[in-house]
Amino acid sequence: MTKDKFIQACEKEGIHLNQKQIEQFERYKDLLLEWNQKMNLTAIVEEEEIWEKHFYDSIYPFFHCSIENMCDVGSGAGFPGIPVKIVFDSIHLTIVEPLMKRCRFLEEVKKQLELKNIDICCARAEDFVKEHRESFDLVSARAVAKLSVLLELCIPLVKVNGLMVALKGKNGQQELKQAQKAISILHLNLEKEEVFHLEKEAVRMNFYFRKIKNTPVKYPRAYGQIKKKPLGE
Ligand SMILES: C[S@@+](CC[C@H](N)C(=O)[O-])C[C@H]1O[C@@H](n2cnc3c(N)ncnc32)[C@H](O)[C@@H]1O
Repeated sequence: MTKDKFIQACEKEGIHLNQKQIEQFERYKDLLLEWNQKMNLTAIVEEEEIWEKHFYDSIYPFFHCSIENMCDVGSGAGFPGIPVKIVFDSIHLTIVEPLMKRCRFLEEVKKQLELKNIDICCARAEDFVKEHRESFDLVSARAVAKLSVLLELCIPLVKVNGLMVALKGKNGQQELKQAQKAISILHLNLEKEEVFHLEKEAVRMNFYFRKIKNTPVKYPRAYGQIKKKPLGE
């Protein structure tokens, strides 16, 4: 996907990107490529792939969400959080990423793109939640863990009636099956599932979970336990 196709694809969804936003995306891409030479940020290094597999893939699930207060868990080099923040400038974004080097990169992105209302928290989700339980309208995560594990890490952060958006790939359905008990234990309603194809036919599967009741306080368990015995498996 070229930059122009990216702009057109957003336009088709009713999102008009202004000059400042386009420049922010370009600067972000350049920083990603520059810093990727010194540290492991992404395996995607072709410019057109960045527009498609990082930028478009990140914003697609949020075109029709109304967001005020979002937390992106395991953001890595900023996905999906930073592209969403560039497009929907008025949101408050919190990024939770445990790797210090990646957080340093994200701080530089925040500074150079002049992004306001972003907190970058260098922490694991299961620790961060101790101070931020049920604080966010929307929590997102892409490529962090399989769904049953991911839900236990993320759902305690979501407010009652809030949304968790899990960005998944071709194994999404299999992970969803495996996560059925976790979905029930964590009082979730699968409000929407969405399949879409990127240009090179990569399949994306996004799940939107509505939290209908408070999360039992015993969750999340310690990470070792979550990994060893994923919820409901
Ligand atoms: C494969 S990367 C994906 C990064 C980004 N979301 C993306 O899609 O490009 C997974 C990220 O999740 C982070 N991560 C792993 N376990 C985590 C946890 N328990 N809490 C928060 N982040 C975690 C890792 O540090 C890593 O940056």
